[in-house]
Amino acid sequence: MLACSGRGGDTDALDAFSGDAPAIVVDATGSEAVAARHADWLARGAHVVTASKLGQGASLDRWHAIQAACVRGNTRYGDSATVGAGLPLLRTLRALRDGGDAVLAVAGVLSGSMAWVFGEYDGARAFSGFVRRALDAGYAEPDPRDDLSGEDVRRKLLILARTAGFLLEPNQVEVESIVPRALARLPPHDVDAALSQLDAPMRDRFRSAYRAGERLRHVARMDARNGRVVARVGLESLAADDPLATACGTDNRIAIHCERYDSQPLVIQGPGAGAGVTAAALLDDVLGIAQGRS
Ligand SMILES: NC(=O)C1=CN([C@@H]2O[C@H](COP(=O)(O)OP(=O)(O)OC[C@H]3O[C@@H](n4cnc5c(N)ncnc54)[C@H](OP(=O)(O)O)[C@@H]3O)[C@@H](O)[C@H]2O)C=CC1
Ligand SMILES: N[C@@H](CC=O)C(=O)O
Repeated sequence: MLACSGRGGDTDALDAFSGDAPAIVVDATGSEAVAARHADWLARGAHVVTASKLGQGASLDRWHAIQAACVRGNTRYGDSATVGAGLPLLRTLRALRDGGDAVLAVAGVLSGSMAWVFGEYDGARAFSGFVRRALDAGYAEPDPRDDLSGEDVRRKLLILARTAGFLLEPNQVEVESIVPRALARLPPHDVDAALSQLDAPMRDRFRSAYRAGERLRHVARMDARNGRVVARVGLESLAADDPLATACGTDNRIAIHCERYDSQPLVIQGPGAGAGVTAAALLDDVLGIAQGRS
């Protein structure tokens, strides 16, 4: 049985799930109510394949519950789509650790929508117009404030860090939001009409970066090299030739520093948002589970 979540799907069928036949639940929503059920489904014998970061990227308690439920239910959790929209990031971290390596730091652009917006934004046209285009293209979260506030990348960095062995709580990631307070307070249906609140502050930041010969990029960093873990997400003004400033489109670009690759990190780059790559990642995880791939 394959149960797909979505309003037209059949999530409630999982309440009646008997465990007699193998099931794979695919969560392609951004719904907290659906993510809250992942551990229960796993414990009851249904595999879960998810694009939602609200499972493993939420509280540490939920992370532990999902890991424990996989053991209890002898089930698997397909999470390839959650970070990098299917780029081989999580599987690389797991392979490095399985081979005895230790991850020391990760740094990079983890938001496809913010990569696209800041790659295209020219300081002349309205910033809000680029956010709307990222929404229309399917790169942004259903509520674009999740991207602009850094919350979506906080979740991705938590998933990366936890997969790398650093069991961080959400409040251990320092996040800089670029959402003005008045915009942050609005109900979701009022957000689109108020996106222009971003325009003046972003134009000012763009201009001061540009005058310094720099580029604005949305960056995530986690570093455990100095005895404690420091994790941060936010807008950075980078030299124009900085490797994190030169990727284009929706590209995510992540440098992994580990014992094997420290001064010259392992770099993974590629499209990090969009329906095509995300659907391919979900399908790959479903097939991997169905075929018993490790
Ligand atoms: N867009 C991308 O590039 C990527 C997205 N993701 C993740 O994928 C998920 C979906 O993102 P995206 O496709 O962009 O968002 P969309 O808003 O386009 O799609 C979300 C879908 O989920 C449905 N849905 C929402 N809540 C529920 C619920 N409680 N029960 C059943 N169905 C529900 C929505 O239905 P309705 O329309 O009726 O509200 C809609 O069909 C998010 O978790 C996102 O973080 C991950 C990687 C990349
Ligand atoms: N909104 C996200 C989509 C993928 O997770 C992003 O911009 O990267």
